[in-house]
Amino acid sequence: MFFPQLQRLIRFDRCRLSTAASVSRQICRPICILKKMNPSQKPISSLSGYSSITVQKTFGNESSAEETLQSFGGKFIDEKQFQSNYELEGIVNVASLQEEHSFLCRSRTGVDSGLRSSLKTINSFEHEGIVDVGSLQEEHSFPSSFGKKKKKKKVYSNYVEKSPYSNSKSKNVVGTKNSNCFGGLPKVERFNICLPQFRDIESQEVLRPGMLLLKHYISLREQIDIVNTCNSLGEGPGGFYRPGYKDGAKLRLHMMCLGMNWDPQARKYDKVHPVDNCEPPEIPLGLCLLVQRAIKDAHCLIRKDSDMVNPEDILPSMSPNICIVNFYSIHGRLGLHQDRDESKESLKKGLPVVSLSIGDSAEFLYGNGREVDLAKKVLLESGDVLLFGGESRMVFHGVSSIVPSSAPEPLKAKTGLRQGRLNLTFRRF
Ligand SMILES: O=C(O)CCC(=O)C(=O)O
Ligand SMILES: [Fe+2]
Repeated sequence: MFFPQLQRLIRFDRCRLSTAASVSRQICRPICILKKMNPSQKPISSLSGYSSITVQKTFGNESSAEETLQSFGGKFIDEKQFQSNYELEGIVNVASLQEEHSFLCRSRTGVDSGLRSSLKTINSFEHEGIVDVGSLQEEHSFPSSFGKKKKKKKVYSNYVEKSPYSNSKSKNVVGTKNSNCFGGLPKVERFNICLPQFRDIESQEVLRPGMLLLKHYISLREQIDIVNTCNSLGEGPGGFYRPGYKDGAKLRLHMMCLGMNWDPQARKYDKVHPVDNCEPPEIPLGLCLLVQRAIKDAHCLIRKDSDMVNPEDILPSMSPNICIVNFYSIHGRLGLHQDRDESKESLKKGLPVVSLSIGDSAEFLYGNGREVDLAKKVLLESGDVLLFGGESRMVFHGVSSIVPSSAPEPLKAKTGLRQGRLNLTFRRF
């Protein structure tokens, strides 16, 4: 799906999508059916699990007419076009979503019934302009309680308390306020049949104004998709290479750029890759959506954390057009630096850098200057998302070390990811 040879197919489908949507709109309300994906296909997060969208005309003879639109989450439609042409004004096959997701949706809030919550979820995605099937499928987005503050620390744990995925910290006790239908019965600690792992979102943290850490934000399935996608792209034109500095020293990582190429020697962005002269691959749409979803969730966190009315003032929204993908072996590292080669406008606005960590954990340093001793340290684990924008946009940061053998076993088992850490930083030029 992200292979260059598929781009043509995807672009072709893009036309069909526009046509189908506009024709359908003239006649009737289209119903979009998200078709389940064949397991051999490897999607990217936002549309993960679905290989195509079908637009059906809903009544009369037209119901036989059907357009199947490939939608692999590659850059086949831009988001605006998707929203404005398509808008999902019909209902996304609620029955099948209900079947597959009602448990997940219900579980998330603990109160919604399946159909209502499926619809609610769809509506809210519609409202947000993001059709994030990955989230529907993947029990991923934070619930409305996300970001509520713990009293003492700036740490956010309500998700853990309310969510059925909160394996280790479940406070769901019979006879408490949490379960009023069993009032009066003796208190029984719930037993969790699953070990605490990826959904244990217990410490969403504001590290400093404009710098936030969303712990364990990316689901395992999404991490797998991202590794597979980066691996496929990394083998092709514009893929991974080991860059060097002007003095001939090599960076202690492998790098690949998406959208635009960043040249560490010249410290500037360019259209082509310095080694193979190829244009870098596009950023897959699914990744852009994931980034935007993370920014929205970071906004929730900011809102809960401070009395500021507008979280945009702390962390502006951003639609990425650059992604730098780094792979660190267990000996990899990156010195303290600022990300300052994006456009003046982007830097002036404080448009954030959004960083995804996958694989082995990293000790990440950040501070106001290059002095390692004065820098603060935070552990970035597989699935974590770090954002820095606004007044923290020019924060110094770097990776002091990689923690060997700390990657989730299932991630390694499913992808064959080498020992080391994959990091993707999204930016707007
Ligand atoms: O690997 C990381 O977490 C940081 C990467 C980074 O700072 C960069 O690519 O500019
Ligand atoms: Fe950086």
